[in-house]
Amino acid sequence: MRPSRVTLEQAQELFKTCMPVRKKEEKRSADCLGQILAKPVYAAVTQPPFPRSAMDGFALRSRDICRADIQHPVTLEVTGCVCAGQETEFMLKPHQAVRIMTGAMIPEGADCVVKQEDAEWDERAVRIYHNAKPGENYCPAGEDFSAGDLLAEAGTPVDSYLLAAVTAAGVRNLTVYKRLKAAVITTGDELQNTETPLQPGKIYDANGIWLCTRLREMDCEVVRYQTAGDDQSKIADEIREAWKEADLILTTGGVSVGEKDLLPGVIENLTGNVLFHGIQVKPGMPTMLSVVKETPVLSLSGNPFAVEALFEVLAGGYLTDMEASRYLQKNQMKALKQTFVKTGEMKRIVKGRCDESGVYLPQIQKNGQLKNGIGSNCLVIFPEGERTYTEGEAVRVIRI
Ligand SMILES: Nc1nc2c(c(=O)[nH]1)N[C@H]1C(S)=C(S)[C@@H](COP(=O)(O)OP(=O)(O)OC[C@H]3O[C@@H](n4cnc5c(N)ncnc54)[C@H](O)[C@@H]3O)O[C@H]1N2
Ligand code: MOO
Repeated sequence: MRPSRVTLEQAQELFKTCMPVRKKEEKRSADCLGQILAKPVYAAVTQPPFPRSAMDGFALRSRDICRADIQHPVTLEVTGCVCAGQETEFMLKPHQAVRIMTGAMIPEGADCVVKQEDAEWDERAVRIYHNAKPGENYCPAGEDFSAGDLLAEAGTPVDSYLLAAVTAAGVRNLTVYKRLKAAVITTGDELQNTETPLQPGKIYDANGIWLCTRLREMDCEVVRYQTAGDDQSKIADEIREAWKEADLILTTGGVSVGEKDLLPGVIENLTGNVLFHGIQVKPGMPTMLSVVKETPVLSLSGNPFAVEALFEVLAGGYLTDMEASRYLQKNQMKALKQTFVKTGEMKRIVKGRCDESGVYLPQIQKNGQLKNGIGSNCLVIFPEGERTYTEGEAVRVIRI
């Protein structure tokens, strides 16, 4: 028997419960770009590993030049030169200085570096025209972090900044969540790909490209993308193929009550377990979730905005649970920038554009429209009931 329509919140919970536990993998850090840390990362080495100079100049003892100024320069003996990458065993004695380059190891005994613009020198001696404080241009070992320090918590996305820090910290491998593998099957005899001129009665497949690219933006791997027409056995074959490698199968279209709404029958023939078929929300009311051979199949209704909105609130919500701050669907309250007439009794999701000052919603929003999605950056969820929301009124916004 067909289960009754669930609420949006129930659908979100059911979606999470049927998703497989995220697997972890350990691999070379440079190959983890875009993935989410599954374990915290600790520094293997101290950074910088040695006290180093921040300037090209002279390493010396600050007390030797405490009286130096432009009229009374202090002359020190130059005992050698250290460049970046060299190890130094110099031990600085009073009234000695070492020529030093930026990034080079500061010798024992020196507590500051005077930049060369404040000095005159030859191979043997240096004249210093300014005094310097202890620690000036001196970067102590561990100024950034020490071996054993926590660099990043589990849940942090791996980006170029994290990779720079962990590489400097001598961390070769990271443990990250494996990318979720998803398969996309669009259905409908009206669908055509863009390789050929549009035939009568046909439209181009917008849902397929949207799902594939949004999944990739969410760091999932799209292992398969096919259009199956309105052919029951082809749709079933596609689902069977997708089982082999996908953690999640997404279908679009064919979930309503028409002659060609084939998905419920296909799922039944595959002896799938239907968790819900129908959500008390617009758009996406006929959305169906089933589990076929342990693989969740989220069957989104065909209207492009139904696909977008329900994918965001169901799959996006699931990714939120992985602590991936990047995907956090920050539920915020924002002020409407203009009046919005909310029609229909059911809970309603609309797309909008928000900034610090509030949220703007195009008044005309049909579920089949695509153009008004360009530049949108949020969804607004209106509660049940028909009414006019006035300018300045706070509404629930989900950043996408
Ligand atoms: N008698 C009834 N008719 C309908 C009901 C109902 O309750 N009783 N529900 C309506 C609602 S609400 C929706 S939503 C749609 C959903 O139907 P399906 O999920 O079966 O979707 P389709 O009919 O296959 O497609 C709907 C619409 O979207 C276009 N479409 C489909 N796939 C794509 C694609 N890949 N790219 C771009 N556009 C696509 C399709 O051509 C249709 O125009 O049913 C209502 N009907
Ligand atoms: O639920 Mo349908 O997606 O309203 O248009």
